[in-house]
Amino acid sequence: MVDINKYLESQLALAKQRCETKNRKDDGVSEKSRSAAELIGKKQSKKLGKHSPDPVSKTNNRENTSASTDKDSDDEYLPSEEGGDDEIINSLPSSSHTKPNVKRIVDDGDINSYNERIEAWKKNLAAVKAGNYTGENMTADIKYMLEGNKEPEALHELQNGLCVPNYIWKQLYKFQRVGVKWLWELHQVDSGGLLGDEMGLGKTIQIIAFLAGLSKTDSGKWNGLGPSIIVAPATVIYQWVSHFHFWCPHLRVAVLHHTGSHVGNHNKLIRDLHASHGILLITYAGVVKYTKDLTERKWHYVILDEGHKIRNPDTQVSKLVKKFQTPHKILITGSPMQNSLQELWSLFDFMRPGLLGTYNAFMDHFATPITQGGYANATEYQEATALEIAKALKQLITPYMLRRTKAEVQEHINLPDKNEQVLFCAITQEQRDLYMGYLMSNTVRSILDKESRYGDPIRARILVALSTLRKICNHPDLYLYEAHEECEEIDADRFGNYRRSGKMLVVNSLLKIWHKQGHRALIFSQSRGMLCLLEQYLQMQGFKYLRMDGTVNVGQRQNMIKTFNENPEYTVFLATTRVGGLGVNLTGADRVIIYDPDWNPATDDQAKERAWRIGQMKNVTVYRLLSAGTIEEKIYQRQIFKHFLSNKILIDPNQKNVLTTSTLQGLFVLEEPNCDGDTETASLFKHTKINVDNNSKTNDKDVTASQKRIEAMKRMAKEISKKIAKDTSVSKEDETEKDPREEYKRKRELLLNPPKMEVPEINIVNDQVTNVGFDSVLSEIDIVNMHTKQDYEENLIRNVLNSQENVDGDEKSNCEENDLNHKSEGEISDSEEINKEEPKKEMKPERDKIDNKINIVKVTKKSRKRRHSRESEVTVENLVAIKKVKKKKSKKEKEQKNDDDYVLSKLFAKANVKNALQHDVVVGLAEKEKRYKIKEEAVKKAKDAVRAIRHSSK
Ligand SMILES: Nc1ncnc2c1ncn2[C@@H]1O[C@H](COP(=O)(O)OP(=O)(O)OP(=O)(O)O)[C@@H](O)[C@H]1O
Repeated sequence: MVDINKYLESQLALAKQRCETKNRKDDGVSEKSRSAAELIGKKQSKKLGKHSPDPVSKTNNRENTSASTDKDSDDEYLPSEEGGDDEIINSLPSSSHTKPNVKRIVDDGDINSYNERIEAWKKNLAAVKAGNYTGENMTADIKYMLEGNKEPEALHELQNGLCVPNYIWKQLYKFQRVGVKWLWELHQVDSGGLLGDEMGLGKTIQIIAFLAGLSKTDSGKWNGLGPSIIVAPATVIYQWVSHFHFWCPHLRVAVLHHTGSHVGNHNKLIRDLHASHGILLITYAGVVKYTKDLTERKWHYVILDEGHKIRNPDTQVSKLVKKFQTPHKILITGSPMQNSLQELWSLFDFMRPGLLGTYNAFMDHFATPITQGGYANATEYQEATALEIAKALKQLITPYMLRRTKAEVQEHINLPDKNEQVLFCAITQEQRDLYMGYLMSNTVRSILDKESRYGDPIRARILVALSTLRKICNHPDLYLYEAHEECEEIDADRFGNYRRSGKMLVVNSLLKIWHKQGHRALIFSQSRGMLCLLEQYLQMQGFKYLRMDGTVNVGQRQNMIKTFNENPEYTVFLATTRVGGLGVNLTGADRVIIYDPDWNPATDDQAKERAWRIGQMKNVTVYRLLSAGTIEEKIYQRQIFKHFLSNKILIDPNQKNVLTTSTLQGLFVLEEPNCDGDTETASLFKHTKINVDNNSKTNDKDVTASQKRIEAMKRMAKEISKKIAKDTSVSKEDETEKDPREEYKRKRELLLNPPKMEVPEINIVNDQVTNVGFDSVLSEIDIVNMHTKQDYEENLIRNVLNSQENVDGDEKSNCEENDLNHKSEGEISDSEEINKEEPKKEMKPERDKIDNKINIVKVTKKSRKRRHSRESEVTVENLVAIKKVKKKKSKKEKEQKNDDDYVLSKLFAKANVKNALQHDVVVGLAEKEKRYKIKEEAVKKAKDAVRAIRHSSK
């Protein structure tokens, strides 16, 4: 007899199977995509089983070994602590014609070549004096003399005796002189410090000027400058050599690396250099390799360039650099804190050990309370405590950290403008097919399956899967190549074709327009594989380019950079973000493309700053490319989130392995644009969106960036005001009957103390993913804006609140917008006057960002009256108005706006760009500080915390 239960169960199983097969067939994914996904899934499983179970630990291990062989292209897409910028020996050669035939920079490792250099320099000095200098091997002192100055040997003496050569001192910017003085002050109290000026402000020059000063100051234990070590990423090692040779030719500077000029035993070089009080340049990997020989000697100065490389206190290199026995440790970085306060602790533990107590004490008494106070759902007490502790921390570190931003020193350096935009590029049909195919593969299913047979943690699988998705976003062949390498012949004609990648289509349009406009570009990608495809594209299109990645010999990198900067025939410089994006000067380019985003925003920020720095003469435009709806959007949101929460939300070590399935599901989707045609991120940050009207091709010059920005700001203000309106139960009719003063008080109260919005707890997983719902970012920004009473957003909110009360319907408000946008110059200068009467210092930097376009003006009663009498249709009732300031723009500024607007309109029309956001505005909003009430208890807690860490370091 048939067991009915068993029969039913088997039928049920069959039905389920049929249903699954049917669903799979109906999902619109092609057979090719499905089989590629399965094949790749199998390969990845095999790889994961065979090697380390966790590719992140593999990535971190890279730092623990000396010379890395970074061959696995998967690694390039994974979050990483270390730049991995050392050269890759025996790897793929890049195509030969990209390598310029340039002379190498020779360091002073070989004593004979050092002596020859010194002799040549002295001859040149004599030749300048005699008037027959040929112009070869220019140095700063020669330049100084050629400018009509005499006695380059003369010294400028600082207080307490540091003697900096006059020819250097006079060529320093004012803020750089402050930097040198600060270094001298630290020196006198036997302390280390962190020079944290923004990228491109000349930290190298400040250090060299200071060391040159020490070398001319005959005092102290070493009778001037003692033997010193500078640790730097491989790519910038020779940049240091060339800067030293230019600014301070008398010092001996040797590179301890296999590309250096010394021959023989490394220990001999260390010994010789130590004896001659020279400067030893070495990579981070080199410190690990030669630790014993380096740390057994006493050094005068130990300087870490791009010192954020030791931000993880647990890595081997972080531990080793702390072994150097000298109080004079300087850390240089333009990104002192990238993710958390833990990083700050690690940096200070190197150059000022004990200042922040032990790690545990610091985490308990500083990091944790600040973290807690940073959560959006923190209590008032937690917020106040966080503020007080943050203040105490700032006070502790301020004497030992010097940081100036470009905005702060702009009046000295006069940098040209920078315009930075995020372009959301539509993926191609093929990419969509592959993306969906992979999302539906067993690999992704097993990750999302709560009861996965692979068990927990599944972090390694997640990271591999995410990097696979990123490959598809970059180009289908980066993904297909892996699947097809064994079983199919590659179609050489089709391979890497730019038309098969949405972002490459955009690159194609950008490069062609820029070529016509005479711009030169830097293109950064995370992966060497992608660089190969871009290189192939450049070759086919006939662009002259240079390419720099880990395969390029360290000794050649500086020359390659020099060639690009000096030879305008090269229109594109291709580089991996980790090799070409750190420390180098690429001011020959004025356009930058960040082809794919890094999990860590600081990596992308570093890359884009290669062009926008001292020495740049043209306006710079940066485009960050994101594949719309894909993992890349999530990465960008994560970047913004980090920017936003930088000082408040920190990594909680206990939550490192927390990855909720809901987070994962959010990552493994392909979002479709919403009904407005916006991508997810564009709708989150709507207010920063740049609208380019496709119909405006003929008159795109008329649609100025300033109008667009004003509209964007107004949209944002409206959105925020809607939120506020939702939270108040008072109807409009009721409002009009109320006493206007009461009404103003109520609104003000609402703005300053908005109703709490629930924001989920934040889990940050080791620089990779977070389970916070990103829609909460917007509400968080709103809260910040509402708290920030002196901010322009508040003014905007007020304006909109007021105008909404007084203007019925969109039509009328449109009239108002138009009206506000088309004020006459006379009225604008009125407003400016009023503005001058009530300067708001804190607003300045923010305002500067949007200054060319919008000015917010507090309108006094008197001026309001005047306005009413002149322009009766202006219905702004009280307090604020928005003005477009028709500030006279320089010709250059106008040209850039027109150029960029033109490029954008072309991209929207032709090249599959879905949305564009103004990156600065997104980050600017995100970086706004909350204002807290100071509470007595919080102050006490902060004092206790300081006492606790002092006690801990004893
Ligand atoms: N006083 C100066 N006179 C002439 N050139 C200068 C001066 N200061 C800086 N520069 C130039 O500015 C550029 C940037 O300097 P530098 O590389 O030292 O910046 P940085 O702050 O170390 O940047 P990063 O953080 O990106 O490494 C270099 O080309 C340098 O030569």
